[in-house]
Amino acid sequence: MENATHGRMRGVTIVKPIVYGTVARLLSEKREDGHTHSWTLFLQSLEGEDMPYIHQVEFRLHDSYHTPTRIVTKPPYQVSETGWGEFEAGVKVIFIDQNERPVQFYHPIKLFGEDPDKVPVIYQTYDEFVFIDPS
Ligand SMILES: O=C(Nc1ccc(C(=O)N2CC(c3nccs3)C2)s1)[C@@H]1CCCN1
Repeated sequence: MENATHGRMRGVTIVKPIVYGTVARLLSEKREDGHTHSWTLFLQSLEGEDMPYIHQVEFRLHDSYHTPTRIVTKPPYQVSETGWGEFEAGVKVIFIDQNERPVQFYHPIKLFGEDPDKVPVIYQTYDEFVFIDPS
């Protein structure tokens, strides 16, 4: 039943903790194309629970990658590639609820850690989706 506020829950704020980032590993063999690492750019909920409120996640890689915009429509929301260097990747999260504007942010593809003994190189950011007066 639609409530009196045109479908929105006035005064309600829903907070969904998330984590996004990269995991990178050195490739075991030298490659003709000069690629030195494999990496995965991911977005997940903090506790690993489902995120049924997401329609799709667009990962925007450096233009030198084939098909630099990777659209993922079901979990796990991640993209895995190989490469030789670090760059900023874009992430655009589009929600099921079309009243919610997409969320866009950037995250470095980080291959090189401070401590060479720490493998894989994990570089992640804790954040949250905040839905105010959700539908
Ligand atoms: O490294 C950097 N930018 C990078 C962009 C893309 C990179 C990469 O790794 N790859 C492109 C992909 C391809 N392979 C074959 C054809 S395209 C493998 S690296 C900057 C430069 C200074 C500091 N960081």
